[in-house]
Amino acid sequence: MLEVKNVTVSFGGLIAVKDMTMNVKKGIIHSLIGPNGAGKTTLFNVITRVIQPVKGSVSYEENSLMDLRPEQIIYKGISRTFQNLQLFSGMNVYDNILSGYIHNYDKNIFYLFSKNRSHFESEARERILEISELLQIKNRLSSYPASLSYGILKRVEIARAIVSNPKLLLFDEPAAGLNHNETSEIRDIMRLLKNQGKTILLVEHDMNLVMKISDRITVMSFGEKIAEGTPEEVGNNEEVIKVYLGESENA
Ligand SMILES: Nc1ncnc2c1ncn2[C@@H]1O[C@H](COP(=O)(O)OP(=O)(O)OP(=O)(O)O)[C@@H](O)[C@H]1O
Repeated sequence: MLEVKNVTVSFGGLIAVKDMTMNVKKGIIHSLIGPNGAGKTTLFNVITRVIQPVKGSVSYEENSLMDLRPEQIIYKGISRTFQNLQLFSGMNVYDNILSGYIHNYDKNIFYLFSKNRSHFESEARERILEISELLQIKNRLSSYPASLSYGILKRVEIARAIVSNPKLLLFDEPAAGLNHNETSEIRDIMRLLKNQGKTILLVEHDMNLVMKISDRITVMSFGEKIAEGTPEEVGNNEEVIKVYLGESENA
């Protein structure tokens, strides 16, 4: 479904990602893990078109993504969340989620001003209610981000990412900063989305979550892929164990 081929990224003299190849298959949860500085976020940013690689390509359902700008990937059915929440502080939860929905239409801005506008609004409202019910934030729709806990804000961000009904979801550290219960909630949400047929690429540090939820895991270290397989295969891989033990000894 998503194909990353021989991607290399350098920042000045530093090679952050080196000749990375990975394929994400349809309908699964695929995690990308590795110690700090391994190159995960850089690769994620190549996939989401924020960073241009010096070499290599990314394609989705056999169409190249290389000519797209970050805000255009949604038109291909791909959506993302951010490591540091990027919600609009001046908008309530409803409007924040709506900002993800509008993307479905802004290819044709005249639509918003046409007589179909009321149809758009009722369709959007229905979808936002459906999504907020699913994510249990229906009673927060009129709240502003500043009044909400971090765990709820993460769910609002997921709501905004899925309101446009994308097929591929890219989650950048969704559990970062969450407590145990909030992390379990995020895990349940990801399972729910997978059961609805979504494909998820997850960058995450919480190993417990990754091991429990992933169908497949790719491990990076110093910009390169060092292992790939099921959670069990990766968990038993000697090089992976060495890299993670090294990290905890250095911590
Ligand atoms: N904009 C940038 N300019 C220069 N160097 C960068 C930039 N972004 C990342 N790097 C470097 O590239 C390497 C890979 O960083 P990256 O953030 O992709 O790793 P990561 O695996 O996501 O780490 P973490 O788990 O800590 O988020 C690191 O050495 C980092 O310092």
